[in-house]
Amino acid sequence: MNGADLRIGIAGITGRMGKLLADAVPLAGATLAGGIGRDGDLAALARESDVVIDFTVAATVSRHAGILAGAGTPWVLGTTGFDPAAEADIADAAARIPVFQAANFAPGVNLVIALAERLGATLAAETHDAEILEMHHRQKIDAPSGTALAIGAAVARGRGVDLAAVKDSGRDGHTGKRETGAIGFAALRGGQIVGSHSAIFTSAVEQITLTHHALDRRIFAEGAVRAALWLAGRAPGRYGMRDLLGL
Ligand SMILES: NC(=O)C1=CN([C@@H]2O[C@H](COP(=O)(O)OP(=O)(O)OC[C@H]3O[C@@H](n4cnc5c(N)ncnc54)[C@H](OP(=O)(O)O)[C@@H]3O)[C@@H](O)[C@H]2O)C=CC1
Ligand SMILES: O=C(O)C1=N[C@H](C(=O)O)C[C@H](O)C1
Repeated sequence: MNGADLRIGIAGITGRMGKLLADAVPLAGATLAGGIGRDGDLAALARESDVVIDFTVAATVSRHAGILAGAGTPWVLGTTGFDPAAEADIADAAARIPVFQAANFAPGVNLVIALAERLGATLAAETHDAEILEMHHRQKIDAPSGTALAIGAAVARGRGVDLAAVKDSGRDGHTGKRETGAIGFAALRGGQIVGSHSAIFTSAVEQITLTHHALDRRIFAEGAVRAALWLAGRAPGRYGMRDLLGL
């Protein structure tokens, strides 16, 4: 199917991302099938859409997984902050429909994620402490950001460990000394910062920092629409920016 024939529905169309997605769909040559805010009917939107792009809130993810899998409508999921139970529901949906999930649709930050995995694999956890720093606008409701967690997961993958086993988030008070092998997170909030992420590796003798600053949310909207065009017509399964970008 070419872009002009593809009908894209937007869950979260009244939000910061949803409004930009509504602009980005026709700019990419696709058709805006419609959109819903919190009171909208996702099942009805799914029936009118070849792909649904979803940027809402974490609490919707399990419900949306069931509705879109039931409707057989491919799902591009940009929402962050969901828990392991929702993660399992996304995996169940991916057995029935194609699901493209990304914490961040900016191509550049996905290169940072890929490099973070490589640094994690190359720099020993015993010598190089890994810390992830993120800063976002004052309206953001989840922390650490989905992207920060994706960077941390990449470092952990490179080190051959589970992030959950080594994650050190929200230090405050008498924390004790840093654990060797821990992956630390710090989240800053303020103003209208679109999204900044750094992965910082520090040893006794050197420091390596990978940084990405998103300067305009359109980078996420354009990436999500590109993902929708890429996803349409694929087999059920779980896809992400690594597949789209060939990383
Ligand atoms: N993957 C990526 O590249 C990016 C991901 N994000 C993520 O996308 C999500 C949305 O971000 P943003 O647009 O800034 O958020 P906003 O708060 O601006 O928008 C949230 C949207 O979700 C809707 N919504 C709120 N509650 C519910 C509900 N209970 N059920 C259904 N819909 C609901 C809102 O509808 P209403 O107006 O009716 O309340 C609104 O349309 C966040 O999780 C954010 O972290 C953001 C940027 C990039
Ligand atoms: O809420 C946001 O704004 C953003 N959320 C995503 C995240 O949690 O990583 C992506 C981006 O940083 C903007």
